[in-house]
Amino acid sequence: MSKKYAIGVDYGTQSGRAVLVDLANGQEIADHVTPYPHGVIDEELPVSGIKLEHDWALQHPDDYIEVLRKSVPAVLAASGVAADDVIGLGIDFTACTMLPVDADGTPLCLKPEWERNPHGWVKLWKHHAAQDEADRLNAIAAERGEKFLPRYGGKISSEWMIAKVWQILDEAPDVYEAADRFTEATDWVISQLTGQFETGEFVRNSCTAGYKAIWHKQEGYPSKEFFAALDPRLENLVETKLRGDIKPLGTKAGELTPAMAELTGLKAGTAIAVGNVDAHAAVPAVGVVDEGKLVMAMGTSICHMLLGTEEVEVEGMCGVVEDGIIPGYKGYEAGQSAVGDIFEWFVEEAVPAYVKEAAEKDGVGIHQWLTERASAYKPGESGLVALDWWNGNRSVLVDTNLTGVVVGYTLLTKPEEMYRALLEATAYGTRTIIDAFHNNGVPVHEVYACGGLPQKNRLLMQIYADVTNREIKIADSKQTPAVGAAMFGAVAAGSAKGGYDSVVDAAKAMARVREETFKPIPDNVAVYERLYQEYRTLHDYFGRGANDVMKRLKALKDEVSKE
Ligand SMILES: Nc1ncnc2c1ncn2[C@@H]1O[C@H](COP(=O)(O)OP(=O)(O)O)[C@@H](O)[C@H]1O
Ligand SMILES: O=C(CO)[C@@H](O)[C@@H](O)COP(=O)(O)O
Repeated sequence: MSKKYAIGVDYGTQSGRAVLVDLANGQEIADHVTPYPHGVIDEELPVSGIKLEHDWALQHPDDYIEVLRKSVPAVLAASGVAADDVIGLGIDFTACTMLPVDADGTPLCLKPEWERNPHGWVKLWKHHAAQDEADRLNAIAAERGEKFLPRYGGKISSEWMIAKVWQILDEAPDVYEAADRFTEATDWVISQLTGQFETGEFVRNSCTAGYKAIWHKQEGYPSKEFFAALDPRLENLVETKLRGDIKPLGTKAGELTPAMAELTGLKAGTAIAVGNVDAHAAVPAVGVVDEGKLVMAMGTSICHMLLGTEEVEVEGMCGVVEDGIIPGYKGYEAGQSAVGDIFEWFVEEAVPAYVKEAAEKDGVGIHQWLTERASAYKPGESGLVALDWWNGNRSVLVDTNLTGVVVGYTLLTKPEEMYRALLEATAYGTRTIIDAFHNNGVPVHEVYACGGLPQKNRLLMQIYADVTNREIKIADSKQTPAVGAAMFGAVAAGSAKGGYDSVVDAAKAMARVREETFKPIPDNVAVYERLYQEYRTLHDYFGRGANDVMKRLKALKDEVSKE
């Protein structure tokens, strides 16, 4: 048999990237990035220019097809690999990134009658305008003693499917009515690749159904009574607009259609895996297929992934889902809604002109310029401590209405000290999550990191090792989720076609981490322990109701800006 390959397509927040992977050893033969032509739509709608309110974040569904149109042919061409030898394709996506579609699978925003309605568009994972619905959902679920709530750390996030669907119903009942289904973007792209709307079979993946739409392998979705208690119009949501065949990760969703073969340059009939989520796909790609090993997918945000054998309750976790990451295990997820995004905010909005000029003169990026100078400081030397809530708090407080804080500024504070304080704040956020798991029966013995940040910033990784007092292993790939997605593509194809029969087999052959690791430095660990205690005091004071100043300010801002 000739050498066999699979393609993984990773749909991030700003762009999508395809990677062509050698199935014998996981080597990435070629990769290609397609920036989304419309990026993140958070100010006004395309074409109509209709303004969006605060906390909205939308996307254009054709941007996802554009990635297939450009990046898949590009990796085929760059590698010189024949389409015949690409036996499978898998994708991973941000989540919950969801959209309303009609009975033909056409996104409502692509139809002239809905293109001017913001609710017709794709709601990106970081669309935070459904907090009201999330708060009501959590109150009703708690009051009814819903069994599902502990599985989600006690709170359902406004980032997830049901809150987003309910926001559509509340604010645009006509869009709700017109939607034949609400789908995760990952499932929608797979439906387009495999022609599901032509055959009438619509496949949802167990990962997003479980983590984002409150589905449970044994118990299914929440009851009709629960949905009716939210709003009588939602009573039949599950059988109507959430209907679809839920398939576990590692299964085949279908085969590439002739039309999609033409668009991508791949062969019609190529095996296509069920959709997956970015962070979840990354886990087997770093070789993690059993318990005790926490994987951090570090980029715009961080997702923390962990496997266990029992279903236990951990405050603020995003969820525990059977087969949600690796078949046979309970997959735990937690996260921070902004990490790289906070550093980007600082670089774009808060550095003085002299920093930009100096970085330009030195021929380096602003991140690098600040990092080089921040590296010269010892832990504690800046006198600063920050709360990492620039985009709310996902775990463990599950509250998108929390905002950022920096304590300790003086007239002598330098931009590089502020930057370092922000790097450290995100590490304290991660430590809070690790402690929540470790101290509640889901042990964390090893930590792995993948995503863009470990490649970009060594200081950041050393700080994470020091703050968590754990050695950190780094993925030997810039595109770990895409490699994971390719593994699932190889499993969809199966060993008879040159792929694998399980993701565990695929990980044994294909996963890679670097030799070099980041080890905690004892002197730093000791100082960070003291700083972390300060962080926890501020965290609990601002985050657990002692002082709701952040919420009052946000409410005032909304009130004043509506006048
Ligand atoms: N040198 C750097 N140090 C820290 N953060 C950086 C650096 N360069 C870029 N970033 C941040 O990395 C983030 C992008 O991470 P990446 O993993 O590439 O993207 P995504 O999360 O979309 O997959 C951006 O938020 C950006 O601010
Ligand atoms: O929430 C999830 C996964 O559950 C992510 O898709 C979301 O945080 C976005 O991840 P990125 O920061 O774009 O890698």
